[in-house]
Amino acid sequence: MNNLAPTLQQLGWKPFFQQQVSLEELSNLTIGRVVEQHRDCIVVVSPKGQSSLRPMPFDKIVCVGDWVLFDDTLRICKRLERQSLFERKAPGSKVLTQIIAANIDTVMIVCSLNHDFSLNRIERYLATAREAMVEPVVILTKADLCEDTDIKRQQVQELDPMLMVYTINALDNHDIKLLESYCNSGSTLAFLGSSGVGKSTLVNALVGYESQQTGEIREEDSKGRHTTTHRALKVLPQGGILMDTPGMRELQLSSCEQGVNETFSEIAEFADKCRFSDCAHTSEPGCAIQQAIKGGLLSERRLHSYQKLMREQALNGASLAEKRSKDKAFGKLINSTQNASRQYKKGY
Ligand SMILES: Nc1nc2c(ncn2[C@@H]2O[C@H](COP(=O)(O)OP(=O)(O)OP(=O)(O)O)[C@@H](O)[C@H]2O)c(=O)[nH]1
Ligand SMILES: [Zn+2]
Repeated sequence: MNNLAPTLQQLGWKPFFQQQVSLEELSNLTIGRVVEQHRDCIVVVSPKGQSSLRPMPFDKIVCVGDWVLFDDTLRICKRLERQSLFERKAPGSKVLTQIIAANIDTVMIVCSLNHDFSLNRIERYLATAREAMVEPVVILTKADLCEDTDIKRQQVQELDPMLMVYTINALDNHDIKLLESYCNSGSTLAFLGSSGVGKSTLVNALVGYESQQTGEIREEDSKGRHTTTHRALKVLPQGGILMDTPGMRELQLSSCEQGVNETFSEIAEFADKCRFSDCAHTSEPGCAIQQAIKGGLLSERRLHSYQKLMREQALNGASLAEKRSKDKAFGKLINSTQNASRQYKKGY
């Protein structure tokens, strides 16, 4: 790839985005993808190279991975609707969410097969991925240090028969090749997983030393030399795009009932068959969930994991809503955002 002028396809452009752009916009504006976000500028890469754009008013906030249209004065005119979005609770706040990364196609949920192995944690990540509308793939690392790799792999597969699950030694290049099909040109991927499970090892293996010198988007400095800078968005040698934003690593569940329900879809199906519609699935007569547990169709661990995640997300969601309705400052923020938006539309 020519790093100075990648094509839109190489940057991950898809029909979903194309549909949102009019012919007029296509001829007057430039399409770019956000690769970095700072307080005073937003860095995008487009087929014209790299540009620093002015930040936008509140209501059109952008994050890494977003697609934007900008004009010759480096003003963002439009942010395209996202295909997927990862959010998290803002640090130090129980109630505000922060947008982390947009338009990721595949998220690699990394968990090691040693003491870190936890089905509950994998379920939590699966729910987060589904809420973000991103396809999850599970990578179980440190297979070389594990005696019962196949049993653990099977346990993960049982969470979802359609899930792709890989057991690998992240230090073995042969194993890394298993993941290459996710790194094709135009696809955007990201890693999720707790500390020490092997995410950096995987990233380094996929990016490769050689390509770290050449694969990142380069820019020309004032002396005409190419300089390589760290980007949240890295281009892999196979053409894929790796979204390596630090915030991804501390993702937490916030208001993601849908993601949890999708991850535990069989529980909702059993619950539909309970005699009482408000069944708490404990000791009610005619409880289909308790029956499924007795019949070996559902594990108690899974029911408890589901209930725990539902409680957690309900708590986050409720406190968010409560906070918003009570907080006068939030009302003021909305007013000032609307004012800013009106001014923006007037062209100030
Ligand atoms: N034996 C073995 N060691 C591994 C494997 N994957 C990673 N490691 C080692 O585990 C340690 C932690 O790996 P990292 O890649 O730094 O883990 P990380 O997920 O990036 O951790 P953070 O940077 O804290 O988020 C390193 O010493 C790796 O060499 C594996 O599959 N097998
Ligand atoms: Zn029930």
